[in-house]
This record gives sequence, structure tokens and C-alpha cells, in this order.
Amino acid sequence: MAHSSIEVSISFEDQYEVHVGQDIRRIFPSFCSNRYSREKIIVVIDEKVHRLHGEKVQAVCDEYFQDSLWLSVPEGERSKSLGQWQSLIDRILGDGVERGTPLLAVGGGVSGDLAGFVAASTLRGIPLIHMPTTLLAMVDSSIGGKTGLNHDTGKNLIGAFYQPDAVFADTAFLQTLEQKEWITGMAEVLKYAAIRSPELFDQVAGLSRGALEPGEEWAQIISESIRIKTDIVEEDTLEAGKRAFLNFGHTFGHALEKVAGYGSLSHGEAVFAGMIAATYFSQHLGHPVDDIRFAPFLPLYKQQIQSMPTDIEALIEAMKTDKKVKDNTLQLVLLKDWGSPYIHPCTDFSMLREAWQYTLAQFNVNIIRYK
Ligand SMILES: NC(=O)c1ccc[n+]([C@@H]2O[C@H](COP(=O)([O-])OP(=O)(O)OC[C@H]3O[C@@H](n4cnc5c(N)ncnc54)[C@H](O)[C@@H]3O)[C@@H](O)[C@H]2O)c1
Ligand SMILES: O=C(O)C(=O)C[C@@H](O)[C@H](O)[C@H](O)COP(=O)(O)O
Ligand SMILES: [Zn+2]
Repeated sequence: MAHSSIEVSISFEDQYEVHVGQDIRRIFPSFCSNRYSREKIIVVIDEKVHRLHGEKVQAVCDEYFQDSLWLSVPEGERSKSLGQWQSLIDRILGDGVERGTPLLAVGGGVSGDLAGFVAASTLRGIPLIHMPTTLLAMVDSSIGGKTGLNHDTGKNLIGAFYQPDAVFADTAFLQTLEQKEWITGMAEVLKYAAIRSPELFDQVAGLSRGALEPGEEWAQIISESIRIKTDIVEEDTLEAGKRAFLNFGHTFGHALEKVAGYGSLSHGEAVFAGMIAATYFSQHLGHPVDDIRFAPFLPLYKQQIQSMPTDIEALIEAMKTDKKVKDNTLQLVLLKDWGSPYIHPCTDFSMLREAWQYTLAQFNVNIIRYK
């Protein structure tokens, strides 16, 4: 794959580059030599990625840094917790850290969101670099500075906006990604299709019929997705307006993740179901969108979903912890048309129940509580 570097300009002072391509990690040492002292780097890494790719990451760290503190994070959504945050902070402060010591976050969205918040909160902020290793983390979570932990009351309720100094999305890591993780990451690509670039639906549908593995066509989709995300976060870094469109399907999806129990459903599975619900809602408000667009992908998600919550009232309660809630009113991201998202203050709970009922039925779930 050809290498590319996409600049993210958060403001005049705050700019960073997302470097994407096969073996792009190799430029990491020269990037560091222009920015940081060579004394030490902190590496926060997903433990499975450590086993699979630790040597590659170690090699590029050792090329510049004299010392490294390696901290492995157990794989899975449950690691986005205050407990994991505390144990990383204890190790980092115990080992000794200065304001200029960089932290490299290696892994998927879980270790990235956790490590990002650790970097944001250590000494009020130490330099952060993302090295995403899942499709989802490359196209979405490593870009734009959202960091976060889950809480029993809701998803990502603890966190900060904290931008990295750079992102190194090395597609070589994707060689070992399991199919179910491709499917998870694909949901965020389909989100970009829905809110910005409907032609991506057909492009991804074509690829998802075959094996999901890195290649030139996926590389192009990854770069396009990164461009869409950077465009949006550049215009609205702190989610005062249009950044909320990146939350399409998420008010529903986060409720599914919480009610199922964090980690029972992957983020991408939940967002996929959430996008069906949001599309149904949009259509029933008279907008010319139809969830038939998601139909080619449904079997992939149906196959991997093990358990889907069935209690619609619990799901609606969970939606109320969404961070976009304003004046006690849910703010749903809906579609006026494909590629045209907008915010809809939702007061119609019977339509919400209907949207959930329709969506759960797509996954053959027996609903147990429905007013
Ligand atoms: N900050 C943001 O803007 C943002 C955006 C989207 C999603 N998220 C968050 O991201 C998380 C989901 O991220 P995810 O889907 O990457 O999950 P994840 O980090 O749990 O990774 C998924 C699985 O893939 C494994 N893995 C990672 N890299 C691998 C590789 N190269 N080869 C083989 N296995 C590998 C991990 O060990 C894990 O088991 C959720 O918590 C979600 O809320 C955040
Ligand atoms: O970057 C954003 O903004 C997003 O909303 C991207 C989402 O895919 C991501 O899941 C994000 O973490 C959700 O944000 P939240 O603010 O609803 O927790
Ligand atoms: Zn998401």
C-alpha cells in the first residue's frame, strides 16, 4: 500500500499527522528524534497485540529511546475502567515520569481510549502518540482526541478531549486481525457512508463478500475514512455542533453495550444495530432513507452477535445517559437523506420503542418487555 499522511489541524497551534500505510511504523523513530528526549518512552499496549506484534513495536522504540516502560492492558472492553486507569497511573508514577515523557498507545480502541485518558491525566498531560492496530482504531478511535472510560451508569462517561502528537496507522498490523474485528471496524466505515459518503456502501459491500483482509482496496477505504473523520473533527473538535454526527447510531448502540454488559457485544456490532434503529426512526419521520442499505451486511453482524439485550425499557433508560442529552431531551442523530445527518430532539418515546422493536426483530431477538 502507498503511504499517505493526512494532516489534522485542530487549530493554528495544534496540528498533527495521521500516517497510514504498510510498515509506516518505521518512520516512528525519526518522528520521535525531532520531538522528544531519548531518555524514556511509556508503551501502553493491548496484551494480545503485545504477544502478536510486541517485537515490531519494541524494535522501533529501541531505535531511538534508551529505555521503555511497557504496560500491558488485558484485551476487551472491560479494560476501559477506573481500575485499569488507576493501575496504569500507579505504575507510571512509580517508575518516574516527566512532563515531556511520551506515551505510545498500541492496540485497538479499548487500549487507545484508556491510554489516551492516562496520558491526559498524568501530570495534567504528557505527550501521546497512537499506533492503532485494529480497523476500528485506524479509521476512527485514534483520530480526534476522544479518550474515555466506561462507568456502570453509561458508556464513555469518564474522559477528556486530548489530541495525540501523531498517529501511525500501520496496515501491517491488520494481517492478524480476526474476521469478527474486521466486521466490528466495518460498522464505523458504514457510519461514514451513511453520514457523508453513500458510495462507500457499495464499495464496502463488494469487499465484505470476500475475505476481510488487508489489501489495496481496503487501504483506500481506510484512507477515505480517515479523511472523513479528520474533516469533521477539524471543524468541530469539542463537539459543539457537527462532530455529533459521528455519533450516528451511537445513542442506541451505547445503550445496547451497557445493557448487554460491557464486552458482551462489540462496539461495532452495537453501532451497526443502532444505525438500523436511527435509520428506521428517520424513515418514519418522512425522510427518504431505508435500512435496505444495511441489508447486505446484516448476516455478518447477525452471525457474530451472541446476545442482544431484549428489554426495550431498559434500553431506553440507558439512552438517557448519553452525553448529548440536553435539557433532559435525547438528541438523536438522524438522516434527512443519505449523507445528510441532523440532530433531532426526541420526545416521541412510542416511535423510539417502535425503532427498537423493529431493530431487535432484525436480529431475531425475543423482546421481553415492551409497553
Ligand atoms: N475515541 C474514539 O473516538 C472512539 C471511536 C470509536 C470507538 N471507540 C472505542 O473503541 C473501542 C472498540 O475498539 P476496537 O474495536 O478496536 O476494540 P479492541 O481494542 O477491544 O480490539 C478488539 C480485539 O482485537 C484485538 N486486536 C487488536 N489489534 C489486533 C491485531 N492487529 N491483530 C489481532 N488482534 C488484534 C484486541 O486484543 C481485542 O481482542 C470501544 O470501546 C469504543 O467505544 C472510541
Ligand atoms: O469521534 C467522535 O466524535 C465519535 O463520536 C466517534 C465514535 O465512533 C466513538 O464511538 C466515540 O467514542 C463515541 O463518543 P461518545 O462521545 O458518544 O462517547
Ligand atoms: Zn463509535
